[in-house]
Amino acid sequence: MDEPAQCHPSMNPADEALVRVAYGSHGLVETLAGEHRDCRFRRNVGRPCCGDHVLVRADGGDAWVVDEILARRNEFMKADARGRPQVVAANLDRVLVVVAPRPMPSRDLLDRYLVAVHSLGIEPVIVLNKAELMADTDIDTDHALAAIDDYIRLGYTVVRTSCKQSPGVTPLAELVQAGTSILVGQSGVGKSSLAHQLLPDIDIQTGALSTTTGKGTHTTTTTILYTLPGGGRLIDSPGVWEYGLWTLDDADIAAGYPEFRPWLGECRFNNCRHASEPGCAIKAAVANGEITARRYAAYTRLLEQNGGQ
Ligand SMILES: Nc1nc2c(ncn2[C@@H]2O[C@H](COP(=O)(O)OP(=O)(O)OP(=O)(O)O)[C@@H](O)[C@H]2O)c(=O)[nH]1
Ligand SMILES: [Zn+2]
Repeated sequence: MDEPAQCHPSMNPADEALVRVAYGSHGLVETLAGEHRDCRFRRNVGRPCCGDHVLVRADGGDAWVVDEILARRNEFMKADARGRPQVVAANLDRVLVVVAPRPMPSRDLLDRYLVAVHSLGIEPVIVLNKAELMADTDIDTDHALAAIDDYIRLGYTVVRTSCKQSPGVTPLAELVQAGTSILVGQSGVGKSSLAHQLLPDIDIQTGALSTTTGKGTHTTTTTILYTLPGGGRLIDSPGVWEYGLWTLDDADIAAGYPEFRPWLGECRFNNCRHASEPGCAIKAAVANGEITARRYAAYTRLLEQNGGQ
């Protein structure tokens, strides 16, 4: 049936859709009926991101436009190429923080991710990829293992994977079957390799997205949402060396340290930042060895970066 070509967009019925790739002024969405559409983002609706639920309408001819972003459950931020914070994904159920024996895990970076995930109200999963390298004598596996053991002791879920050998990715594949998961972590830890293992049809999915825009989709520089065979969704995002906590206040940072929780509220001052204040219950727990000096030092570094002490 012919539609009037210059109909006002608001007169067209809206379809709900999921954003799979977002560029500046346009992106690729999948409607609830499973249709892929390249949509222009109406300037005044804000900036849609990967994982957004949006309303799309016909915009004359074959063109589509996003004219509403539905309320987000949560937002995951990252620095853009110029270091400015930007929302890269929304409506997440799970953050997969990938680490590997090589490149050597940066515990400060891992801590920062874990604090950020806690502030989203969802649980992180630490994925120790390249697990087969743990037997490699060229690598300081003691250091890598000690780092991971710290986090297991703190109660975090750790899943071991390998894209090259047993144990493979089966435990992770089971975990991501429901909801939307995002892969984050240092560059080179194997996020894209994991995405390839979890998504047997990744090239087909990427190809379909590129065909929709008529432009390439650069998997290493673009955040992309894929549909998993088991029903969940997986977002692969380019790696970072640094990760900031742009929107958190000091209390959010302390709350992101699970080992601090028994002592929060026990300090002499209600607004204690657990830095140089007297009567601090957290510092007392560090002195007693109940909180590790390493994690506490990382916490104070985060505070400093977050606005000084
Ligand atoms: N030995 C081993 N190497 C792996 C494994 N997984 C990935 N690699 C290798 O690690 C290197 C980096 O993998 P990528 O998947 O590109 O890493 P990435 O985290 O996506 O990196 P960015 O795109 O820079 O963020 C590649 O050479 C992979 O072949 C693994 O389980 N074991
Ligand atoms: Zn305190």
